[in-house]
Formats: sequence, C-alpha cells, structure tokens
Amino acid sequence: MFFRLCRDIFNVSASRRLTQKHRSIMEDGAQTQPLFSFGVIADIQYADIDDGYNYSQTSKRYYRSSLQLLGRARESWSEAAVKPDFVLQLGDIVDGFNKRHGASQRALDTVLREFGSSPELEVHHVWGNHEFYNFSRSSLLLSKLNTRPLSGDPAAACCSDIYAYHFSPVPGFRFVVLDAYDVSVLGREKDSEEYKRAMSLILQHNDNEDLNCPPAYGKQRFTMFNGGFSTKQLDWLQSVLTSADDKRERVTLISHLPVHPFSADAMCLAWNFDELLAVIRSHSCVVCFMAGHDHDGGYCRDEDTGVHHLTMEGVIETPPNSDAHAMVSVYKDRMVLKGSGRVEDRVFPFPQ
Ligand SMILES: Nc1ncnc2c1ncn2[C@@H]1O[C@H](COP(=O)(O)OP(=O)(O)O)[C@@H](O)[C@H]1O
Repeated sequence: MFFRLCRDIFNVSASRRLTQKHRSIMEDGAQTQPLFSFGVIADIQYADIDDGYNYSQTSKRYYRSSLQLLGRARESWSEAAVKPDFVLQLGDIVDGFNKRHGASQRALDTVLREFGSSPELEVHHVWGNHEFYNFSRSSLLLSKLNTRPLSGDPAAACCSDIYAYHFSPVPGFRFVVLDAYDVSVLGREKDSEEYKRAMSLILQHNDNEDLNCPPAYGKQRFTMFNGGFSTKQLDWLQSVLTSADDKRERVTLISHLPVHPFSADAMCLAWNFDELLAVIRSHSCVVCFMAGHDHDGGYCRDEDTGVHHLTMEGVIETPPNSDAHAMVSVYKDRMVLKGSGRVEDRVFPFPQ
C-alpha cells in the first residue's frame, strides 16, 4: 500500500539495418518522425475458460477475451502510420490454468497465431511465471517463445540456460531481454542445485505454510511465483552495459518482474531487485526498464539515475470493452508512449 501510494505520488524483423527512413531522419536531425517505434503488451494470460478472479478475489480476469484484446493491439500496430519495427511481449502469454486442462500447447499456438497473422511483425518474448506453470525451462528454450535468434548474433545471448539476450534495432539503441526467473523454483527440476538454492532463499524470508502466500512487510516478494537474477546474469548484464556505455547507446531493459519499488506493488518485485538497480546505477546508458506482472501497472522515474521504470497494465485484468497495449515512438532525446485503453500516455525524456 505504501509503495502504491509512493508510486502514485511519483506518477508524475525489426530491421537491424539502418533503413533509408531512419538514415534520412538521423542525418537531417528532424524530430517530426521517430527514429523507430515498437509495440508493448503484457500479461495476456490467455486460456479458453470462463472469466474468474485473481487470488484475493479483488480483480476480474478475462481469460478468453484477452485474445480479442491482443487482436486489437495487433490491428492498431499494423494500422499505425509508422508501423512498429518490433513488439515486446512482457511475459505470462498464457495462463497457468491451461496446464490443468491439458491445453498448454493449444493455448500457446492460439496466441502466437493471433500475433503471427501479421507476418512482418517481429515479437520479442519475455518469460513470466505462467510460462513455467505450463512448460519446462528446457521446452521453452526449444519453443517459439525463445526469440534469442532474432538478435541475429549468437554472441548476444547470456548463456545456454539463462534466457537473456540483447539486440540493437537501430544504431545507437539497444534492448536487453532479462530472465527474472533465472533464480527460481519455477522452471527448475526439483532435484537440481538451482531449485534447492532458490527454495532455501524463499525459506529464509517466508515462513508461511503456503509459499505462494507473501510474507510480512518488506519481504512480500519472497514467494514461489517470483524469482531473481543470478550473479552470472548480473555479470553478463554489466558487460553488455559497459559496452553500450562505450558506444553511447540508449538502452532499454525488459523483464517480466519489475525492479523499482515505486513502479509496482512490493509483492511483484524481483527478489534481488536492489542488485539489478545497483547495476543500472553503475552505467550511464540505461534509459528505461519495462516490466509486467503487476496487472495494475505502474510508473516512476528513478530520482538518482533518471531511468524510467514502466510496469505495463496486464491484458488479463482489462475488461473486454477496454484495451491494454502501447506503441512507443523513439526519438533522439526521448521515447513517447501512446497508450491504448487503460494504459496512460507518457513521455520518457532521456537522462542527459
Ligand atoms: N496471496 C496468495 N496466497 C497464496 N497463493 C497465492 C497468493 N497470490 C497468488 N497465489 C498463487 O500463486 C500463483 C500465481 O498467482 P497469480 O495471481 O496467478 O499470478 P500472476 O499475478 O502472475 O497472474 C497462483 O497459483 C495463485 O493461486
């Protein structure tokens, strides 16, 4: 609640080649047209089941209509005057209930078909907790939800078992997809070292019988539905950002779990959000952090770094007569987010 209050107060193939459009805009410095643009959508959580509620029965979940909302997002991206170069899907593409109904693959195919009916649309997928309710980590790595190959560079991936990679759609700009469940009990075999380490971390902070039930104030994030970033991934991110600093690139980080306490409910943060924030703080290139998971959405601009932390509103808790997607236009000195439905319009000036 405290965090929500603070947050409200603070609420103040994509072509890797430089296209003729991008080049002429960069050369004449005109800012009327964006350098490039991209779409954003989060927490679609599609399932072919009747509407329901979240765990605390406070928010309705529209499992079937999430597909129609995705369809409208795709239409708005494909009808835009300047078409997005790519789309960021911020995780939880299908709901965990699919598993129970033996419908995981069918639901995924259905959603991907809805994304894919516009063939030129390049989608970068992030993995959320609901991906792991439906699929093992190894099967996700073999699935269409592994979009590492879109980077076009095998060296752009963190490592084989961590789903993190970076790509540069246009010179001067870079996006880093992060794996917020790299340290988690989700997606890890019960007898693996990774599972045991993650479980022991939860148990250090959470003494509830049900480990999905959040512990006391300040530790709410230590539940089984969250996770964190390993030292290996943080070291890799350091090296990606050091190189981006050297090249004076503008970097956007993408993760299912948010990392800024003023951008989301405390229950939704990555376990070691503070370590990720420390990495951001030690570099000048990061301009924005985009996440999903908290279906109410959120935003803050970090006071120290000027980095914008956006948590996108979740499609799953958006009524059928509304929408939850965005189009972001990127200029030399800022990004302009045009929200649809319950996603607010925002301008993200880049830190100097
Ligand atoms: N407060 C809670 N106490 C116990 N279990 C919970 C609680 N909140 C969520 N869960 C369980 O954790 C899992 C993930 O919750 P869910 O709300 O579906 O996640 P998401 O916000 O990612 O959609 C579900 O199995 C849900 O029943």
